[in-house]
Amino acid sequence: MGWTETIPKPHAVCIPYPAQGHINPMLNLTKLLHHRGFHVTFVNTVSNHNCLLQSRGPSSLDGLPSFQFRTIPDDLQPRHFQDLLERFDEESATLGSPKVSCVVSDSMLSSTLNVGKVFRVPEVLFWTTSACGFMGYEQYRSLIDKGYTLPKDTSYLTNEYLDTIVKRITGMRNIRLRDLPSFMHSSDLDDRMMVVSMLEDIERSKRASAIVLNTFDRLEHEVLNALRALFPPIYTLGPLHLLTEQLPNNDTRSIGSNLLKEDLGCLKWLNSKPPGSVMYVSFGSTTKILAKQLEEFAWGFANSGQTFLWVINPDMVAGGEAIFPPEVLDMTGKRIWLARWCPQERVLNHPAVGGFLTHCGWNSIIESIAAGVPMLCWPFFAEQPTNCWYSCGEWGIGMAIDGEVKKEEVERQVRELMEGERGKEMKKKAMEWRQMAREATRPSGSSFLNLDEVINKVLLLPRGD
Ligand SMILES: O=c1ccn([C@@H]2O[C@H](COP(=O)(O)OP(=O)(O)O[C@H]3O[C@H](CO)[C@@H](O)[C@H](O)[C@H]3O)[C@@H](O)[C@H]2O)c(=O)[nH]1
Repeated sequence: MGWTETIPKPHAVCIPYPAQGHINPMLNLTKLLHHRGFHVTFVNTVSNHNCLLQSRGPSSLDGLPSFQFRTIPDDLQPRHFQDLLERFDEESATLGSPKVSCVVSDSMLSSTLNVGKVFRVPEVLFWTTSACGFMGYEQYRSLIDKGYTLPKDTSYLTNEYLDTIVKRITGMRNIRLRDLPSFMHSSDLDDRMMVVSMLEDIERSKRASAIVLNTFDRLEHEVLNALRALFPPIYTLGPLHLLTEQLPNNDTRSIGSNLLKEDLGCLKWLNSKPPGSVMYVSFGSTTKILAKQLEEFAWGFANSGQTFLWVINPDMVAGGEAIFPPEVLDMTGKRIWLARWCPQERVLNHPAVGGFLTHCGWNSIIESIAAGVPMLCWPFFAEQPTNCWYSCGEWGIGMAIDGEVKKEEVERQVRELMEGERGKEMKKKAMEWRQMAREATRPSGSSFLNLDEVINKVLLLPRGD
């Protein structure tokens, strides 16, 4: 046996926050590490593990010899994660499997940093937001210091207050309070808890060995430069799915992360539509809309005369099941396809898709950029308003639906995006960004090189025992 064969593989344990928008990019990063020679463990909560088995089949999480799935209980107590890492050390002694050598953890599970410290391994935090969203959260401390205290009740949340321009944030000239991550301007108790939790995550992030983001340098360079002055090394690796797409057609390709079963019929339906003629509509995995909003969107779509692929999952309507107005179905006939869940990246890259109505979750935006699809933006919460502000302003690829959803406005804006002059300009811009996203992920591109760098400079650092 040659000496190289006796050196154990580095072992990366990757733990996403247990929500779809966090699991997807973490799985992509995990596949990339596996391809670069790491033994990898992907950690799901028990519930999500079961959801995946249901949506993707009973053998979907069997993994590969050096790609394993493990679970921790749903309550996410850090001690479960510590127990898991201890078990890896025991297994290393008894079975000869590699000891954990580094951790990649979601920034919303930043308390894992304490566990990484116990095991004396490098730990990278993955902020699954945009860089601008990350910067928005970074501003929370200074906003509080400047007196933007959390409102006691909704009466404080006047338009005048929300339109206040927040000064002196690098890369965010003329940003309004309403465009910053939403938890700060909410009177809801859960949102207040989120503010506290974000303040903690920001502080802890300063202790990480490095931070990775699913974005690329040219898209957010100004904000990235400002963040780089405040945090440990930041590596931009996005769009991550463009990097995984380049992996050889090996066994990891079949490993997927959609918690709901994908409707593949929509792809066949798209095949029957002319290029650029379909608007794709999805509000991500956590958005809850009101029955009234669903109705206004539905009528707006119907009256616009355009064709739609709309993802409506069962629990999307707050306080009840999503019911699509039957009159609209009669009126639109073959012009609309309703899916419970779809393979979004494939949909966005389908030639028939000409526009995307999105809630501005970061994965949706970066996937839309990578596909060159302009957007109608209807941000909902968290850092979605910040993503919307950049998409519509700086990047020139989005149009925002402001205020209450009204069917007349939806109809007008859908037409403008799909057929109007503004839509054409946005499409042109979107195609330019698509090109830059592709350049960033080519072998000489910034994201491709950053992946090498974070591996070599951080993740391969020797364990300290
Ligand atoms: O039918 C669908 C709908 C969505 N997706 C995928 O699901 C993910 C959704 O992610 P995202 O667009 O980011 O939305 P959320 O699920 O709402 O994401 C949460 O996590 C994001 C990353 O931190 C944040 O930007 C958001 O604010 C937060 O709500 C994307 O990868 C989509 O491709 C599908 O595959 N099929």
